[in-house]
Amino acid sequence: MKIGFIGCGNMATAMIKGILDSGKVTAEQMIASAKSDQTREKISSELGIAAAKTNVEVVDFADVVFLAVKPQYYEEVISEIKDDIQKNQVIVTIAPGKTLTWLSERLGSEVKIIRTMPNTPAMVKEGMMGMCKNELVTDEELQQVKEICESFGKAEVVPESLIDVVVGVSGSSPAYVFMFIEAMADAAVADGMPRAQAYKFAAQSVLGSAKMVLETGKHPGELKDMVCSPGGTTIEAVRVLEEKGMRSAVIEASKACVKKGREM
Ligand SMILES: NC(=O)C1=CN([C@@H]2O[C@H](COP(=O)(O)OP(=O)(O)OC[C@H]3O[C@@H](n4cnc5c(N)ncnc54)[C@H](OP(=O)(O)O)[C@@H]3O)[C@@H](O)[C@H]2O)C=CC1
Ligand SMILES: O=C(O)[C@@H]1CCC=N1
Repeated sequence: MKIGFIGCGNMATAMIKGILDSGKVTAEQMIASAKSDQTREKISSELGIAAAKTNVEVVDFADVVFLAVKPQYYEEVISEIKDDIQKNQVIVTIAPGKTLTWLSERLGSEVKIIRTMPNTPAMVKEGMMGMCKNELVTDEELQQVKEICESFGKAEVVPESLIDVVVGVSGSSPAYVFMFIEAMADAAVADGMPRAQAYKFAAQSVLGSAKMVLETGKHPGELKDMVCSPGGTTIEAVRVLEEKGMRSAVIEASKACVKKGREM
C-alpha cells in the first residue's frame, strides 16, 4: 500500500515516523507535500521519503491520502486535488469539524473517505485516534487504515457523532495534561526542586497513573482513594482541588473544545 500526506507539520510528521518505524510500509511507498521549500527539504532529509512539489503528485502516487493541513486550508486543497482522485483511493482526514457530509460535498459523492482525529502523543507511539468512514469505504479498507494508524498508538472506530467528543477527550487533551504537568512542576520548583527534575517527577507520575487506569481496569475514583491515607497529605490536596473547581474546570474546558469543533 502506498501512503501520501498532504501537509507535513506536527501531526503528519509524527504519523509518518510511526508508520516508517513499524516497517509496515517502506520509505519508497510514502510521499508528502508541504507549502514551503523548507518543509519539503525536511521531508526528504529527516523523514527520508519523497517530497512532492504539488498536492496532485501525492494523489497520483498514493492509495491512501491523508489530508494533514489546517482545517482552514481544506477547501483550497480539496479543490486542487478532487479531479485526480480515483474510485479505489481512500482519503483520510484529520481535521476537527469537517464532517463526512461536508467532505463528500466537496470531494465528490463517489469518493471513499475516512474521518479521523489523532493526537500528538503519536510522536512517541502513544497516540489515541478515533475514526469513522463513509459508506463507500469497505470494512476491509477501514481495517487496513486502522492497522496503519496503530503503528503510532491506539485507534478505535467510533460513530461519527462521537468524533467531536474525541477532539475534547484525546485530540486536544494532551494540551490540558501538559498544563497540569507544568503546574505540578512549578509547585515543586516553588518548593525548591530543580526544574528539570520537577518535570521528570511530574511527568512520570502522570505516565504511571495513566498506565494504572489502563492496566488495572479499576475506576479512577478507586485509584484516587488508594492514594488518600486517612488524615494524610493527599486528601488535603484533593480538598483544595475540589475547592478550586478542578473537575468542573476540566469538564467545562473539554465541553468548550467540543463545541468549537462542532462549529468549525
Ligand atoms: N497538532 C495537533 O495536536 C493536532 C492536529 N490535528 C489536525 O491536524 C492537521 C494539521 O495540524 P498540524 O500538523 O498541527 O499543523 P502544522 O501547521 O504543523 O502543519 C500543517 C502543514 O500543512 C502544510 N500546508 C499548508 N498549506 C498547504 C497547502 N496548500 N498544500 C500542502 N501543504 C500545505 C504546511 O506546510 P509548511 O510546513 O510548508 O508551512 C505544514 O506542513 C489540522 O487539520 C489539525 O486540526 C488533529 C489532531 C491533533
Ligand atoms: O487545536 C486544534 O484545533 C487541533 C485539533 C485537535 C488538536 N489540535
